[in-house]
Amino acid sequence: MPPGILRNSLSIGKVTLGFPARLLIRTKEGQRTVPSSKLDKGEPLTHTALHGCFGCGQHNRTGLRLRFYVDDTGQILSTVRLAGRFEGPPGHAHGGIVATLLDEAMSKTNRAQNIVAMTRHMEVDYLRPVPLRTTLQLTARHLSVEGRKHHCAAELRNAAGELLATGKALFIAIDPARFQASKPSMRAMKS
Ligand SMILES: CCCCCCCC/C=C\CCCCCCCC(=O)SCCNC(=O)CCNC(=O)[C@H](O)C(C)(C)COP(=O)(O)OP(=O)(O)OC[C@H]1O[C@@H](n2cnc3c(N)ncnc32)[C@H](O)[C@@H]1OP(=O)(O)O
Repeated sequence: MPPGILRNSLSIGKVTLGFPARLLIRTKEGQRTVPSSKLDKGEPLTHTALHGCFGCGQHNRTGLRLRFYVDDTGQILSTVRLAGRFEGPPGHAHGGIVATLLDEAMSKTNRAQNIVAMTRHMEVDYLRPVPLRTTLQLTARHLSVEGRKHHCAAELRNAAGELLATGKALFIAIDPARFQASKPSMRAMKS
């Protein structure tokens, strides 16, 4: 870790997740550190096949349109501000949306390694209600791999660094070509 990167961290088992005060980010010019508040100045992880994704698809106008970044340790980071339409309890996020945030961040730990994998099993601990319309910090880390099985963990915190929700998941690596071939045709989807 380069000097000057501070971690606001918590341990889950053997793994430490945290949102650093400064981040090493990828830019078009190379790599540099920026304050976490300037995360959007970096080059987000892209996935050209997932423009329509509810979580990260930048073309999905009703989705979350999350942008993810990778720090120097391979940790996935994102800042999120949830709109009012994602409400569950008054003023707070719906639990399904919280699960989506954690799932999406964990999936990007695979993406960062060019692994195409789907969520097979996931668990969520909802520790505190998640407020809408305020900046949240989302982090995820790849924990281990065994054959096609990838284990990942994620955390959601408020801007003060307080832990609101955690997730763990099992992803199974798939063959993207076979997945594409098995997609229902547009004709079938319209009928
Ligand atoms: C670079 C180019 C890119 C192009 C990309 C184009 C295509 C992109 C496609 C996809 C991108 C994904 C982007 C992520 C999006 C965010 C995450 C989501 O929202 S994903 C959506 C929600 N998830 C699903 O809809 C999955 C539905 N489930 C399935 O399709 C299957 O179940 C699948 C593929 C996940 C696995 O099925 P099996 O038949 O291949 O595998 P089996 O044999 O059942 O399990 C594999 C291993 O896992 C163990 N396993 C299964 N469940 C377990 C559990 N609960 N605990 C422990 N082990 C378990 C099994 O025992 C087996 O182990 P042993 O290999 O024999 O050692």
